[in-house]
Amino acid sequence: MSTIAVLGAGKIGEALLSGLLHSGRPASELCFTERHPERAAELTRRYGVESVSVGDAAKRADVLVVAVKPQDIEPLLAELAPLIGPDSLVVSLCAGLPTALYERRLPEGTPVVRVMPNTPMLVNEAMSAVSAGRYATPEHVRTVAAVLSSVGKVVEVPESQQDAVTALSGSGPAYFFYLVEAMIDAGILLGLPRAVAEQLIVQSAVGAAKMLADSDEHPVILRENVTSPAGTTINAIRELEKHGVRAALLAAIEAARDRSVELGRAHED
Ligand SMILES: NC(=O)C1=CN([C@@H]2O[C@H](COP(=O)(O)OP(=O)(O)OC[C@H]3O[C@@H](n4cnc5c(N)ncnc54)[C@H](OP(=O)(O)O)[C@@H]3O)[C@@H](O)[C@H]2O)C=CC1
Ligand SMILES: O=C(O)[C@@H]1CCC=N1
Repeated sequence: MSTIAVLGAGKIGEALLSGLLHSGRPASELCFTERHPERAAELTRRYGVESVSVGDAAKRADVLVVAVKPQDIEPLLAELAPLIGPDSLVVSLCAGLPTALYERRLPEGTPVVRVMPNTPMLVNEAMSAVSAGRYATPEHVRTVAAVLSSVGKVVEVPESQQDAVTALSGSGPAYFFYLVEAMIDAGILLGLPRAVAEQLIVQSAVGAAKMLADSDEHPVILRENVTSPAGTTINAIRELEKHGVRAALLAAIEAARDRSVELGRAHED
């Protein structure tokens, strides 16, 4: 079993640690680095995983998972470059950052796999997309996919699609949370107690997600099955169309894709 080091245990780094532990990986096969000692101590207390220096992470781990904000990548790669061993596999979770950036900054030939995961890793329901860098072999990709499949589903995509993936499934959970939040507000508007509105919407979301995952029906059919002739749902759909919700989603996801491209461009030499 490989040892995995998470470099930058913030939101997604913690989700990965938590998901891997939850899937049965022992804490002794994990470690992480963090900038803030209080945050590091809190994570060790919560998960029993050791906080280490970047140097120790590079020595101890076969898989180095970079999970810092794209804006923080340069100092981390500068620190990592002289420490990295010939057998290290680098995995980037960072939005927008191309594998070529890592390949330029790290020793020649370092294998890099770019991944776009999402936070449902916390409940072993992540959607992760993986792409091989120039020096990553199919075996490297299989290693990374095996780790990620213990915390959710994995798909391999060409790296050219990663900005779109980032906008769709990387950020995707936020759109669903936003929708749920707005629907709970609607319940409040209609006079329901908040706790009741929350329960109604969260369980409806869980049920709808399960139907989407388990049935062979297209989402359009699932929606049509709810929409009775001259009933309530069609009145709501008319308002959604009138307010351009579909167009808003297309524009929103396009804007997220554009930001991912921009984050990568910020590191062009
Ligand atoms: N959140 C998400 O849903 C997803 C995030 N990602 C990607 O994951 C990366 C992290 O995102 P997210 O977890 O949201 O961000 P966070 O800011 O929550 O996590 C990054 C963590 O890394 C720390 N850090 C920064 N530099 C270093 C360093 N040199 N050594 C050790 N720790 C360091 C940060 O400290 P400090 O607090 O001081 O900044 C922070 O705690 C991003 O690149 C993002 O694009 C990908 C998919 C989903
Ligand atoms: O918002 C972000 O930039 C990160 C990447 C995908 C999800 N969260």
